[in-house]
Amino acid sequence: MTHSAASAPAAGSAPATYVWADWSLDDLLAAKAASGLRVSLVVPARNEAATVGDVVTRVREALVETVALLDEIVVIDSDSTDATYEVATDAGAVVHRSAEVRPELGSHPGKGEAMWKSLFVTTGDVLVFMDADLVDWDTHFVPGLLGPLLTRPEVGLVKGFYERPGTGEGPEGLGALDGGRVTELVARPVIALEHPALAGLVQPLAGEWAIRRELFASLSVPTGYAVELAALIDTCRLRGAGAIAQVDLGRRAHRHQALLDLGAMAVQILAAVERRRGGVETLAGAGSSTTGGDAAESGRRGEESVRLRQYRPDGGRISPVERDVPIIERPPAKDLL
Ligand SMILES: O=c1ccn([C@@H]2O[C@H](COP(=O)(O)OP(=O)(O)O[C@H]3O[C@H](CO)[C@@H](O)[C@H](O)[C@H]3O)[C@@H](O)[C@H]2O)c(=O)[nH]1
Ligand SMILES: O=C(O)[C@H](O)COP(=O)(O)O
Repeated sequence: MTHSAASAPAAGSAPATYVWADWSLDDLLAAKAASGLRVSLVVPARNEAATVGDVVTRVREALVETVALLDEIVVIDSDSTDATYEVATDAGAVVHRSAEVRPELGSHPGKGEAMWKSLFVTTGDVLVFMDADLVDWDTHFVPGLLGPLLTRPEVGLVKGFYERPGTGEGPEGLGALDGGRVTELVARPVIALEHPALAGLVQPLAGEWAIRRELFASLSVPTGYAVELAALIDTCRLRGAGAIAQVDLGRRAHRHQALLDLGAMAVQILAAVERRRGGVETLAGAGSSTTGGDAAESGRRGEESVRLRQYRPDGGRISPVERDVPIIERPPAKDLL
């Protein structure tokens, strides 16, 4: 994989933008040795038996066995009902079931929960996150994301971005750099309205990103799909946009969710944005209970779920389908480590 998705945005625009090939593996190995930092790859995975083995195997061969850029590969099995645990273990990852990590803290469904739980079972000073459902990707994603973190101390969080093959071919003339449906219809509009400092991010919802442990452990973490946007908003507020960098990783393709499931993702993202109105301090106690829940006691901001009603045709009638979308946030892990 040698091409890059795009040339960098205009000079002076934040965040700082790089291309994965800006650093050679030798550069990064030297920077890692000089810094003494340990690096963990964390792969949250729910029912990804079809793809998680390939993700773990290729990264292990390239970045643990061929060179020692990664100190560990940890898969957090997020309540899978398929063979994700066994496949990831056979591929050479250290695998933890999310619900079994610090069980006294309780367990919630969701990707953000798996990532928050990873803080209790990993040793890296830097955590690199990668989705388990990738089908068009390459191992250079990991060194690409590490480049800014290993070479620029002021950078705390690095987002990946990429071309998405097979998208962006509509009459609107969009390019392959359009995001997914939630990115374009929820995340970017919210960023434009409320968080314009993040508008320079090409793929704000990318699942491939990296963060310093101490920063991630200081953040409130939504248990579901809002983990990415929440981390960006909170990092920007706590440390400024200069603490965020992005790296062009080339191409990426993944499995797509059904539109109605993406509606639930959108609810989670909008709930996390709402909680951040007024500042990070509004997060204190926001739905962060570990079991059960007492929405009445904590009011709107303490709600643990939102009832989402969608509609399906049903034999000539319209059938409403309701789901309760969890909007829980975990408190900063630093207080629990
Ligand atoms: O309850 C869950 C759901 C998902 N995952 C894993 O999280 C990753 C991404 O999940 P996916 O359902 O494929 O997300 P997308 O629909 O692709 O959503 C995109 O947008 C989300 C919102 O920002 C990001 O969290 C995702 O990483 C990003 O790929 C995969 O490895 C999943 O197995 C979990 O671990 N637990
Ligand atoms: O990033 C997104 O917006 C969601 O993951 C949806 O992506 P998709 O529209 O490519 O499935």
